[in-house]
Amino acid sequence: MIEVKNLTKCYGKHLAVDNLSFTVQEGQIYGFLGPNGAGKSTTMNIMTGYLGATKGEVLINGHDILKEPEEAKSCIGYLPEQPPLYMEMTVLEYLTFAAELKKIPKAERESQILRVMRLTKLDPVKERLIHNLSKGYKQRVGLAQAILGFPEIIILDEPTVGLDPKQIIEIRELIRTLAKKHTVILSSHILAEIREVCDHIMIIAGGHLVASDTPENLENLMSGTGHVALETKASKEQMEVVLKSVPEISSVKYEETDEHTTLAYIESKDGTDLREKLFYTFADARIPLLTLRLNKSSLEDIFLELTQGGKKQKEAEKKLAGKEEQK
Ligand SMILES: Nc1ncnc2c1ncn2[C@@H]1O[C@H](COP(=O)(O)OP(=O)(O)OP(=O)(O)O)[C@@H](O)[C@H]1O
Repeated sequence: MIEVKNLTKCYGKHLAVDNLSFTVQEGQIYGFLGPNGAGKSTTMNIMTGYLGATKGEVLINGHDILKEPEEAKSCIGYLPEQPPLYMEMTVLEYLTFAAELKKIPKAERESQILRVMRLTKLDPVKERLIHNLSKGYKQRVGLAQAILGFPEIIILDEPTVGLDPKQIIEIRELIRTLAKKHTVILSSHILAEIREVCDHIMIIAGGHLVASDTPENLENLMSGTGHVALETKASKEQMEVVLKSVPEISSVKYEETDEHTTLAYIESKDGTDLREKLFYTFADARIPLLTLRLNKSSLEDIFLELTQGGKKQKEAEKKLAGKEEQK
């Protein structure tokens, strides 16, 4: 289990991570999602002890990453954004070196390296210099060193960046295989990537955690971002009169169509589904409905809204802070 408490990191005057708190439970795949510069790498570097925090603490299975670095680090395998590869070593030499650094007992080294190479499909290139490998293979070498020692927690910073589609699929499969026995945390700025493999998504923007939930719950989280689409043969002015009588509405956008109908996109104040209410209101006004549909926000919409620093981001941060306080 990882506990991150009130983590803050300043680079000079620049606040890269701002009071971040979250918990990572065992046995799941966590996705750290955020636009470029959101603070993902900084947070991962602090969690793995590569970088000191300005404030806050990180506990790995109860061990403080700063005060008990050996105990804490022994639980983690890390693939940083730029894997620390030695280009003049062969794959086998490098993994042997990494196994020594990780203090894997001598008797287990060879068998572990073989297992890891099989998992990451590095067998065919084990005698080649890392320098001469393709980007995809270099990434696999980085992954292999992260997996060596089979630590409980595996942290991967943008593991598929720069890879071709086939390599991306292979790495995803590998992550799923690893997740059967390990807790995996990976970062990406690509939503599809995170949605594809993660059980839990943490959205980070401007150094803040703005949402943390399962993909399904996230889709419901910002229920207020859904809207009702409604279409009638009435004019915009007639529809305005009817809709003014519904106090739960927060905003309406109108669109007049070529078929001489009017479309209204209606948002409610507290995110409730207004379809029934609107059905009866228009029936009372004797205006037949041609369309009445609830358009739920997609994860893409939510991600964009939550990471653009607007009102919705602030609301989500507040909601999340409230949830954390209740725990
Ligand atoms: N060593 C540094 N010195 C100064 N500023 C830094 C340093 N490292 C990162 N930053 C800044 O801190 C912010 C967070 O950077 P970070 O690399 O953690 O973001 P990220 O979410 O991982 O983005 P990316 O996906 O682009 O790597 C950015 O504004 C970045 O420019």
